[in-house]
Amino acid sequence: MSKRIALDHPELKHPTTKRAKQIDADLPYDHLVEALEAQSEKKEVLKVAHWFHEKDLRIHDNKSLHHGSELAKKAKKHLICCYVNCPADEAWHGTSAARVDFNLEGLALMQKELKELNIPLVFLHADERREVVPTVVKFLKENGVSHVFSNYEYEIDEIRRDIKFLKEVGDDIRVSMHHDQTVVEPGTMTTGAGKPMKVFTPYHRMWLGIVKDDPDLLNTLPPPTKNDASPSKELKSLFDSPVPKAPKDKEFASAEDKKRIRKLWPSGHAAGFKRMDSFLSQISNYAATRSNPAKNSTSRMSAYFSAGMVSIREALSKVQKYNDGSSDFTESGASPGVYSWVREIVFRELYRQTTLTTPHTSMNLPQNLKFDFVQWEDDEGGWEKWYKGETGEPFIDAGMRQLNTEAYMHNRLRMNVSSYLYCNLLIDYRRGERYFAETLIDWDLSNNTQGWEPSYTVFNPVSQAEKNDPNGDYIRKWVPELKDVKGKAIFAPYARLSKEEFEKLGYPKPHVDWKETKQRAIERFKSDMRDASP
Ligand SMILES: Cc1cc2nc3c(=O)[nH]c(=O)nc-3n(C[C@H](O)[C@H](O)[C@H](O)COP(=O)(O)OP(=O)(O)OC[C@H]3O[C@@H](n4cnc5c(N)ncnc54)[C@H](O)[C@@H]3O)c2cc1C
Repeated sequence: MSKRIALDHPELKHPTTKRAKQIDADLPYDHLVEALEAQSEKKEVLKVAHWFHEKDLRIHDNKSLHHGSELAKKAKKHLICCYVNCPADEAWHGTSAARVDFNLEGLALMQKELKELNIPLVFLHADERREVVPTVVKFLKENGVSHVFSNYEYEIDEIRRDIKFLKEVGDDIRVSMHHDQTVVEPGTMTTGAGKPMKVFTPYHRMWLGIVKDDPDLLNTLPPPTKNDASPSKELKSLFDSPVPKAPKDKEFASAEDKKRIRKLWPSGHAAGFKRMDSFLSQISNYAATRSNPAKNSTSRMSAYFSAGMVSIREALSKVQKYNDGSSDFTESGASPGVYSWVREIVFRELYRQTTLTTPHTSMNLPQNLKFDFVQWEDDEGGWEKWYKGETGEPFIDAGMRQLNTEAYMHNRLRMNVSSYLYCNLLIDYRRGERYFAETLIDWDLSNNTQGWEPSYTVFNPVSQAEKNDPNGDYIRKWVPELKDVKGKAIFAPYARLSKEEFEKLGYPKPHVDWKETKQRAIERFKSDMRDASP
């Protein structure tokens, strides 16, 4: 049904729902595991490599890097590292300029840290996505690597890339992969009927039980062991690999943008750790204030987790220390702040399990495939107002302006602006999902696609603002046209001020009537999905 969308927005192309179901029924991940298990033993270790991806950009507590290092140490061989810079991959995913810069800065820091350990980090280049695998294979073979390690990525393209990688290295190189992104391995939490769990509440309950009973899941691993001094000579050229530059289309729009974003989001493991420590000093306020965007009391760790600059085990082992050394993060075992923060981490864990076990969710299709049958509106005016933060709904506009300025948006706003786009404007939710990818510093396919999963819940931006931003401080900060509006008029100035008062503000009137469009959305969803058979 989405032909019109596919034509207008090629980046939103997706397979048919029938094809999606076939893919779900024959998990690419299972094929990857089979291919890994089918490898022949390779006893002789020549050189060991770790292949970094965009989600494990740290040398501390990096599972695959650690295991690679252990093998190299045992065999008294050298460890080398590589990373493939592929601008076409960033263009495909729509990665934001802020995120590209964050990653590149992080890679530069890692290269220095690794050099101190006599371990080279080599930047390879692939113009096209299909060149990534041959580029790495060529590099490994040319450098006499016998064993290569990398961490799993759970998105379908990345799983397919790794299957292709295994095929291309053949028997020449032994590949080992590790689960690094989560505390509990994705895919392993199943229902009584043996199916992967998809519903949050039972998943959360079971996850808390597993971690309480097995605190070792939070153990962290040390950085790799230093190579002996000889690789500096033998592999001299590998140490001179220049850090890639951002492609032209991923540069910041201005020097001012770059300065602001780098100040807000200093890259690297040390900066992430510092942020986590400072968050812990105020975690006791988290439960009470996390939904109030003006309080800014959430951790802002998402960018560090998405790029893997801080591991989730590192963060949770800090929380565990704070929790008197206990990994009991249940409501009765932890303070309200710790309980609620860990609960958010569990959403992140579930979403990785969903990406792995429902691969169509990383192919521009909703988890509930019926939503692909909804006929969306072409409201270009509404779209432009939405992304610029000029819809005339103060809470929505504040959220979008925060996003455009900080490359970040508070979770409460993400919920509201997404609902407003696909319910009140009836614009295909995938356009918003893509806009988030193109703008956020913390873009993460699993969290973003699950966050954008359409539903019948239509958020009311006025009551949401009244409840979560009761003094209107967040709105005043981001929508300066309204900074002098007093009382409850701040939440709905067009409806609550006189015509003259409103006109003086220089603020747009609402693009749509919320009540009418709520009704329109519910009717549209019902009628378009009634007979849908994905
Ligand atoms: C429409 C929509 C799109 C989103 N897109 C992204 C995205 O691209 N990247 C991203 O990391 N998060 C995304 N989220 C989830 C959430 O909004 C952010 O993780 C959170 O706002 C980050 O701020 P924080 O680090 O201060 O969070 P905290 O409140 O401090 O939470 C701690 C960590 O838990 C995880 N987390 C928190 N809330 C959620 C959630 N709802 N779902 C999954 N994990 C969560 C994050 O890793 C976060 O850093 C999205 C949510 C929605 C509704």
